Amino acid sequence: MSTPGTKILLETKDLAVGYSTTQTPLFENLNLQLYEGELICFMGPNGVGKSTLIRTLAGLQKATRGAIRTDTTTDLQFPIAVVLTDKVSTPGMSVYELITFGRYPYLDWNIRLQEDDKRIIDEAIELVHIQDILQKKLYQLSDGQLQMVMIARALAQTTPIILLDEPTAHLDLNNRVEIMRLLRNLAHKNKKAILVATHELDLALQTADYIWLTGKEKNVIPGIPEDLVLNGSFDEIFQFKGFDLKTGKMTHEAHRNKLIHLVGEGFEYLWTKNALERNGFAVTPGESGITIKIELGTQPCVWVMNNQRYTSIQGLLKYLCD
Ligand SMILES: Nc1ncnc2c1ncn2[C@@H]1O[C@H](COP(=O)(O)OP(=O)(O)OP(=O)(O)O)[C@@H](O)[C@H]1O
Repeated sequence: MSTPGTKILLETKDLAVGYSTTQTPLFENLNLQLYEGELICFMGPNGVGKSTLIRTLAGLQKATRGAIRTDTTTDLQFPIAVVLTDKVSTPGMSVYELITFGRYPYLDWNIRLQEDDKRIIDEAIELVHIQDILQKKLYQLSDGQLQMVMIARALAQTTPIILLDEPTAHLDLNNRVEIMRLLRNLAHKNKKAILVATHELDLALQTADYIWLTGKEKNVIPGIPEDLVLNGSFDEIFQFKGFDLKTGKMTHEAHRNKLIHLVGEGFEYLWTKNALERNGFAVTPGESGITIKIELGTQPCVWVMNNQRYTSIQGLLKYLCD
């Protein structure tokens, strides 16, 4: 996370973003900064303009007003790598060829990869674990594999700024966690500024140094994840229904009108409570209601209710729900 005086790699000045076909811009008067060494998650409901802002910051779309300035101390002609959600325009190209494209801005007139370029490409491939699919054509890839390849190409560009639009959308849980961890490490260790538009609330709260939150107000609220949770900004923007962000859990209606006095501890307590609430029971810390005691020490543990012993939550629930 940035400390005062950290270098700004990208800055917007009174930026307005949108489309000429629509009268009102999606964002107005944006004065934002991307600092070196920071992972920023850009979050907001569908259709507010996250992809449009990312494309505008990347220079792929014209700003309707204002300016974008990148750090002028870098002599790179293209200081920004970008990963978008667009379909690939060259499906017949191989994975390896596509990643080598990441080095093209650095090649000399005979467009030949040097040893350094090859090393950087190999490192990018290794970081996203795609060694097994290098010879495949892009049209032969699954959506998740294609996403990893696009991320590898961006890494091979070795730019100080990386902008990614929903890079984990098609990935399985392990790969989602790994990619976010990789981006965080890259930001911190290699002093990059990385902006990720994402709907992955859990991951963003756990990995981002900063979050840019955006709603209907055409502005962006920056803050660290925990402040934005506690000060209600997330609730205000997303208007969560049936989900309590502060506990990180779905809210369930206690429709069975039965109180359970649950006695226990640890993960067994948490998951038993989860199962009971999901099935419409109210779990109370007080001593009223039906008592269920969790006895630890055996594998699996035992749930005791009315002198009956149950060896699974499923068995317990079956009795309670019948
Ligand atoms: N080429 C275009 N011309 C006109 N309007 C567009 C164009 N592309 C997108 N829009 C509109 O701009 C708005 C913002 O779209 P954008 O894709 O940037 O939102 P987003 O926040 O990334 O959404 P999501 O989370 O669903 O990906 C939407 O109302 C969309 O319909």
